[in-house]
Amino acid sequence: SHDWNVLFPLTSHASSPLSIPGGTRQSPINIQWRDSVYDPFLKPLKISYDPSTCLHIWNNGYSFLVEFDDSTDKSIIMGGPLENQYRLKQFHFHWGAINEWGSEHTVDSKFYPAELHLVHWNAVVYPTFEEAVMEGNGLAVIGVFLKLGKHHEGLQTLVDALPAIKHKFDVFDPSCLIPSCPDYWTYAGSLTTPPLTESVTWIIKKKPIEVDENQVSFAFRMLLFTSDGEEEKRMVDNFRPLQPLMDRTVRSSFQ
Ligand SMILES: NS(=O)(=O)c1ccc(C(=O)NCc2cc(F)ccc2F)cc1
Ligand SMILES: [Zn+2]
Repeated sequence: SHDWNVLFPLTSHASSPLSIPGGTRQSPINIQWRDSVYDPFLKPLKISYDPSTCLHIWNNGYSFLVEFDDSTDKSIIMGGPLENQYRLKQFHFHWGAINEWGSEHTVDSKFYPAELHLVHWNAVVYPTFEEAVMEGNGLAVIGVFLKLGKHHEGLQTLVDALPAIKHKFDVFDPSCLIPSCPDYWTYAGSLTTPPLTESVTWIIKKKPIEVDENQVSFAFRMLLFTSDGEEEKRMVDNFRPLQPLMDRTVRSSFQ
């Protein structure tokens, strides 16, 4: 596993520096609902994923992620605050050791137990993901909060695959993890793990999805930061501390 704590000893949570020198658009942030500005020109987000582009699920040492075949425009998002269409590359989660915290973004300083990130890149303008990661309009990440409630069927498919972790999927449609309510906040931000590049248009859904206690606690908290043979370290609290808003406005697609 990547031991960023060696490189960034200051971090208390996910292995990434508390702040990045010269950073003006770092993520995550607290979304103060009453300070967000309704933008009537924001379009609805259009999401079209092809479940057959799903490749595999794996533990990359800071989360578990489900990767997609991003060699074509089969799974894309467009509209919303975006100028181009963006290709789905992977999704992953951030969570806490207990249900009191775990999300990266907060709403009115409230943490959710977990947060889903669906990572997309601007393949219209940039030839590779690696190049898009370095550009201000290179990435678009949809953030979805998870709150405790009823069982989530779609998530269970993932949870069932976790023990095997090096798991080949045949099909998985991640739109089942995105709430149908179209409302979202959007702001210019960054990756929340190294290299923390300021290349992300964040689209944070207003409505959380509901998952049950077991799905969050069992599933996410049985994963390990460590690899085979190393002294076990449970993979928990893999979220970065909140970053200063600085000279940014969070826009909302709803009134
Ligand atoms: N939590 S988040 O949604 O903000 C986030 C999304 C993607 C990545 C990522 O792809 N990292 C690996 C990576 C980074 C690069 F800069 C270049 C390649 C690469 F694979 C990191 C954080
Ligand atoms: Zn993330």
